[in-house]
Amino acid sequence: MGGIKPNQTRAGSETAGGKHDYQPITDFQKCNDQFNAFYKAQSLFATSEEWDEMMETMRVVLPTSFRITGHRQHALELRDLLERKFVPFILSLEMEGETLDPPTPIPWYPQNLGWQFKLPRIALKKSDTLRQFHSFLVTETDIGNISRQEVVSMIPPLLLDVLPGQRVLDMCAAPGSKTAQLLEALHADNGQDEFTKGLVIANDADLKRACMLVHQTKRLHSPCLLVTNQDAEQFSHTLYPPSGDSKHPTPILFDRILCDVPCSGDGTMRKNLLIWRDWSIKDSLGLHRTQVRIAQRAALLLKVGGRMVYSTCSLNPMENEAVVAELLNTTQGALRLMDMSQALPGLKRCPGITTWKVMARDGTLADDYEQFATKVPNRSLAKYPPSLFPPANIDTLGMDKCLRIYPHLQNTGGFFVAVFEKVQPLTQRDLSLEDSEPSAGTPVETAVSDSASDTASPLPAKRVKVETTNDATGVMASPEPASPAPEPKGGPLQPLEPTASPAAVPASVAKTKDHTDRTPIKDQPYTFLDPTDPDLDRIWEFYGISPQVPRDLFMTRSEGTRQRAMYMVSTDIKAVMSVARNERMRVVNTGIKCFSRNDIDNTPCNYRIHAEALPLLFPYLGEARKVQLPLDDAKLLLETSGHVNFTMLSPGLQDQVQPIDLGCCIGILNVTKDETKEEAKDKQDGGLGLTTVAGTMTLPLWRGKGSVNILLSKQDKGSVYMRLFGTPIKLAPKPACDKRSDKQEEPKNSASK
Ligand SMILES: C[S@@+](CC[C@H](N)C(=O)[O-])C[C@H]1O[C@@H](n2cnc3c(N)ncnc32)[C@H](O)[C@@H]1O
Repeated sequence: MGGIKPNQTRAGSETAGGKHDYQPITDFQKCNDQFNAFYKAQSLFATSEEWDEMMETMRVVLPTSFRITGHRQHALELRDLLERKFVPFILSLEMEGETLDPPTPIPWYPQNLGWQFKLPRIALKKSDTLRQFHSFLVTETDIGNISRQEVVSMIPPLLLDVLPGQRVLDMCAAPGSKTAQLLEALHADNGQDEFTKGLVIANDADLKRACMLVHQTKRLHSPCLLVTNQDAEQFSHTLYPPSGDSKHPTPILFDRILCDVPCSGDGTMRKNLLIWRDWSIKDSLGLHRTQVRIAQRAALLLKVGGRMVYSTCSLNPMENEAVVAELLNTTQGALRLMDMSQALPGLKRCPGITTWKVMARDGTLADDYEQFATKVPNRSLAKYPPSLFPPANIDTLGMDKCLRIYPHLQNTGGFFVAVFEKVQPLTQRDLSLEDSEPSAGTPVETAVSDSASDTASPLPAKRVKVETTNDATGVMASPEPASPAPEPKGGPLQPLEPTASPAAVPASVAKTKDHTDRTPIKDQPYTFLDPTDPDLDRIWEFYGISPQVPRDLFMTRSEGTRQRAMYMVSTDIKAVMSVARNERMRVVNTGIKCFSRNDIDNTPCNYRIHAEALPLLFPYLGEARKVQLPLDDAKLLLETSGHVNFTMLSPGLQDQVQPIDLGCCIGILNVTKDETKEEAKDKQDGGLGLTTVAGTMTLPLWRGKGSVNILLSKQDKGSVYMRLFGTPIKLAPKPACDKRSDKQEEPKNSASK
């Protein structure tokens, strides 16, 4: 069977036998007639030369770009490594008589943490040192310290401008590269208030993709992340904090919301070559309504004074300006587009457009709905909502404030971004919202005709409940008597669809389809531990943990205590998680894995501490379980795939570990500039001499009966090793001591995964 090899992209067609007759995509196939016809009709550029320039750029392979992730010192260390070691080195290289382009920082990305480079793959394999650079990128990417991310996809989170302590919702978050940026911004004050303030809810309707997100964001070690699996169109607008008036609870609204909606993705054609073959106008037509509903839902969930970003990796105005215009018109003044012209200096962008043509599935083009209605058969007209077209008031909506990023402007993919501020509550004048939770306010019933709102809607005329949001915070409050809605400039008011959770929708009310992937979540649900739990007592005593660490923020997913692992969340996450009313939220993952229990009896505390928890907990740990770890010992422990006998350790480390009780301890590795000996030696061995992570690194260790073991996964060991010594790890064979009874008394490294 001839399978498709990784990295080999193929275009194909369905054959009679049902198998794909794959053709390799070659450069001259990078065209699509309908794409050309549609976009040429939009007259996006003043000259045909500029159109040609864009198309030429789209046919060229995208430069590689990445972001150094993490909100801690570590990200800056990696950046320094790039700037001080790799860049000058690559600059000094020649290949076939030509100098190489080194990686360059993206000019508008803060702190030089965004990078791109055009080194050909072959170059990366040609020289030993470039191989090291490649290996550095691969290792750090594997463990999540570097995130491969398209340059343009880095823009929306930057424009969202998340501040420490805020409540943030990422409505369509997977695979999570933007969520990672949001978390980094949330922790930009370097960890202060981590126990208390702020949350990022990262949601995706697709469970598998939500799980990918968990992996992607794991390295950020944030107790403030909650990953959920819901249809964003119906995302709970009634999440409650635990305290307050239980009859009239105040739901949580968000300071920042990102709507990076599902889209046709034609801005990513330089990377996803199959889009050249598969692009069809019907994708954009089909997505428009979902995009509008997700954006409307976000508007509802946003605080007054809050900010939301709508973005797509598509250039299609039906997915961009049409959605923005519909959102502004249906929320009638509650949202305004923000001017971002001064943000991200150096980023080249074009303004949003105010005229565009809509293309029907058969290729018919029209400027407006009336013209369209004369060209398209009546029976199929219902498939095209009027909101696809520029509304009559388009010139008053400030569409020039939207950002269109075309590929040729700075050699990137294509992207669209619009930034909104919520300036007024959404009132019953401008929003018809069904609320399924009567206690969130006393709903007023009003008749809404679907035919007025959405010609394509399959829903019958329905009665929906209307809620007012009439205080300055945008919080749902008791309704005022309804005032007649003024006719918006753009045409009749387009009410929002009913969007309550299926479980709570009254049978009489028709609802939109819920797109949540309902595959059961395999893991047990999280439950909070009782702060007086004896296991917590034992852990606190053993590690000398400061009383400043709140014990009520720990959760477990296991039923008994045997395999117990303990996860820690921020108080804001706890607030959302611990309210019974919020249980319908499908929680995929949250919290930092801090402690897990081993089956080892001869220790006062059989809970080990996890590497991912150390950045958060280390400052609060007592001295009793801390040992200074010399660099040579760290090297030996990293290179050994098992336990290292006491006798093989330096006398200094032996003196520290022998007197302490059996169990987990924390190795403190202080790397100073004096380690230059190691650098010099490394250079002799053909390495770059990268022993430059001056500062402190903390590593979890296990003090066994007669040996010490480092509690890191193989992958993590590789990364630490690379950062310390600049070369891939050379694993030594298991030492003889590994066969001894220590095996039974020490946890396996794999447990740290
Ligand atoms: C453009 S991608 C998001 C990319 C992501 N923001 C990032 O930066 O990694 C769109 C995502 O929306 C999800 N999605 C599609 N329909 C959805 C819906 N109705 N509700 C929530 N998520 C949805 C898809 O599963 C997909 O992961």
